[in-house]
Amino acid sequence: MATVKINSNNWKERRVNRGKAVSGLTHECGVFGAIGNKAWPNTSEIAQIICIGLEALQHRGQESTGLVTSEGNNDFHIHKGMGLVKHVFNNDCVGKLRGSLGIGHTRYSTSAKSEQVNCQPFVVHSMHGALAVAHNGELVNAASLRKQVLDRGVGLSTHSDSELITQALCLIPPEGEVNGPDWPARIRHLMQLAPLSYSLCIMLKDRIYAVRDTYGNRPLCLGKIVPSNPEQTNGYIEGEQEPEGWVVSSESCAFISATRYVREVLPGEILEMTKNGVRTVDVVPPPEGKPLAFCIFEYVYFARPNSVFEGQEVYTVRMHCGRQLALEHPVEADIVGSVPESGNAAAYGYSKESRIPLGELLAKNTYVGRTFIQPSNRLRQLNVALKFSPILTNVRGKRIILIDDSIVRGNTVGPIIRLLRRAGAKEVHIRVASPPLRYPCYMGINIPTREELIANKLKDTKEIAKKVGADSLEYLSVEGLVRAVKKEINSTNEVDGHCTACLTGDYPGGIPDELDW
Ligand SMILES: O=P(O)(O)OC[C@H]1O[C@H](OP(=O)(O)OP(=O)(O)O)[C@H](O)[C@@H]1O
Ligand SMILES: NC(=O)CC[C@H](N)C(=O)O
Ligand code: SF4
Ligand SMILES: [Mg+2]
Repeated sequence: MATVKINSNNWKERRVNRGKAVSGLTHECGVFGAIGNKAWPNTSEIAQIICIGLEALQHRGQESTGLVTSEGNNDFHIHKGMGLVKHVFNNDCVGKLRGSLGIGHTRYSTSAKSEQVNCQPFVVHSMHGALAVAHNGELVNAASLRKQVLDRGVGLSTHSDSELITQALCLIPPEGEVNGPDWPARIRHLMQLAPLSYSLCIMLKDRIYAVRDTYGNRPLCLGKIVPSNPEQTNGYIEGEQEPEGWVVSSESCAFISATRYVREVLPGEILEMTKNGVRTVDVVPPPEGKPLAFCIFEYVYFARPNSVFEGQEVYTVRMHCGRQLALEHPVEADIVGSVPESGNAAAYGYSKESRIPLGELLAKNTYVGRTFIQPSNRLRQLNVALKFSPILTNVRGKRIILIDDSIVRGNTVGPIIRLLRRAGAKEVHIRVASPPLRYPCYMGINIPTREELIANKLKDTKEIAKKVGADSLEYLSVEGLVRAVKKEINSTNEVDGHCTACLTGDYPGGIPDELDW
């Protein structure tokens, strides 16, 4: 198992500036792009389609959001702000975002503070017109790339790695350009300069490039805008009709209403979307034959259960994780239940495999938003009590198996066990549908510091069980998780491969020298 090198202070400083949370892994970002077909100006309500997409991607980032549209010229329309999509956009401002193409973003900060100046998409004016970029991910070599870009005489206005990408795209590629800007060559150049990690929507006045890093670390998929027909029951024409346009999104759960899923953008693919359709410009392989490294935590926790990756629905994978967990760690009990909501599918799988009945143990108050930083343990526990209430019918006098998708700091599971015991539970056995989190993520996910991760502080599961007050506590193995992920994989990629670095310390592309934790 690789050990994480302690190096410069660079990363520590960057982590201080990230968004903070009291439980869980804070999410990544969401990107969404849309372009109308054929006749422009397009009547397909591009800004509205992007807004709907961004709301469906809200779980990936709640700090800020933004949308940029183009009417086919370089005067982009821009609206960005701090907060949720529904707060930042209203009918009035969406109406003003005219255009036949556009890109949008929901942000959870990983590099540079959660402030208005760092809201995405970033827009710059290059020698060849305006350029907007929406980015999900985090550049592992941001510090050295920043230096390279600054060395070329380019000024940067923020500390954001996403602005850095935008500026790096303005660099003329080493082979030069013959007839004006060669955007695919610039994108390939960026891919050489920055190996990990990104899914990008890059918008020019008349086209969008959708790009995934060569490891396929962050997700991205393609969809189409279906023709509308008010006479049809659902208002849209289904079937083989020519689409009215194309959309690209971090997750397929955002293809609702007028849009439908088509396929995944491949790792390393540069997809060009214009009014004439969609074409693959290139598929760049990972460096030195390195394996693909799609973030396995998209399956465990980040993505919505109805999103599709590698040809399979996330819900199915979570269910298989639960089944596998039951095989690896059986225990006698009266009822299986979940910590809603990411634990739901795994609890269903555990119940199916173990044949122990499934029941709801906790009612979740959906009106309690994110758990904000609380200064004391007492207040953190209060937060959990506000979020979850035990369902007495299923809890009182029962031996319970409680499934959660992950334990990060242990701030959720401990107080829940206390709630269940107070409600009369006889035994509480915790089963976690992913392996212990022990290492940091440098690819767009905010993993707490070493000291905060409970599986790092306490190496033995018995100690963790004692600490959180469980009768027993067991985790899914890394092999078990990978098996569950690969069970029904139906990928269009010839090979698949997953990043498990936060579980194993085995980083795609190795541990960059600039890192510290
Ligand atoms: O050990 P901790 O630091 O407390 O974090 C772990 C918890 O955080 C997440 O839930 P969250 O409430 O964020 O989201 P969910 O509703 O999707 O499960 C995760 O599903 C665990 O329940
Ligand atoms: N979570 C993300 O994907 C963040 C994207 C980018 N690194 C930012 O901080 O804005
Ligand atoms: S380190 Fe973990 S969270 Fe980060 S990309 Fe890899 S699997 Fe995902
Ligand atoms: Mg949870």
